[in-house]
Amino acid sequence: MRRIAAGNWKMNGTGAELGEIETLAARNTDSVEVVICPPATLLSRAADIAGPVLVGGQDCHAAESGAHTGDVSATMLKDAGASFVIVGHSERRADHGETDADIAAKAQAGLDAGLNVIICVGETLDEREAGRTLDVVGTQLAGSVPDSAASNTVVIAYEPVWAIGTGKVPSNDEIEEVHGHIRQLLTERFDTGAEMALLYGGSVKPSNAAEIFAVPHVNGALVGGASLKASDFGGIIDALNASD
Ligand SMILES: O=C(CO)COP(=O)(O)O
Repeated sequence: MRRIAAGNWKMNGTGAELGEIETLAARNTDSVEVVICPPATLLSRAADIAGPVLVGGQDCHAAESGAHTGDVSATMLKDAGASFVIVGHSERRADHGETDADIAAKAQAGLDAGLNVIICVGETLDEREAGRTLDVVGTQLAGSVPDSAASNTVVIAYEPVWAIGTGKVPSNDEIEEVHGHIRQLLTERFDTGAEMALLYGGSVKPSNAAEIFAVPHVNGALVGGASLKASDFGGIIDALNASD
């Protein structure tokens, strides 16, 4: 099973922050894949200094090239040195109205470009309180993950929207319930579904990472705020390395 610590810098970071990646590059990443997804403007510089740390994009367009002002294609991310791309983050779904079908097309573009693709799913607070979490996540998974997905190229990130940037984290039982459900759906649909890495994301910190990594079917984390500082992200990487 792959184990992955991925940092999503979101719209944060200029050249002044590249030192954080340089610090991470000096780390022993042992048996886990460490990925930093900086803004697209920093990708090629990040890739140049990242050493064993991998870099990824935060989104891509579904098309390879064309008249799409302001967008970046998966081929361009790959060319800039990326080996991963995140698609379907809840901030993209909310801010840009991305649908499951859009996300599946972006994911396929990432796969076609030879990237590893992290596909995000997760419920809002209203959906959780209405008891719809498993339905919502199941529907997103069915619509956002392309049929060509396999465990060596696709990673699923469960990010409850209400846990992102809030300091609120689901209980271990709640994480286990959703990850177990995702695992079951992936196993039913894909030959390699039992081996697809499942990341938890939402207010992961060095202080709660070990507990989260001990939850069944959690194979790593997608980290926002705490990935901006190499010392915090390093603590999360250490916790993943120390988990079974
Ligand atoms: O959205 C996230 C990662 O993609 C999580 O963000 P935080 O770790 O800041 O809650």
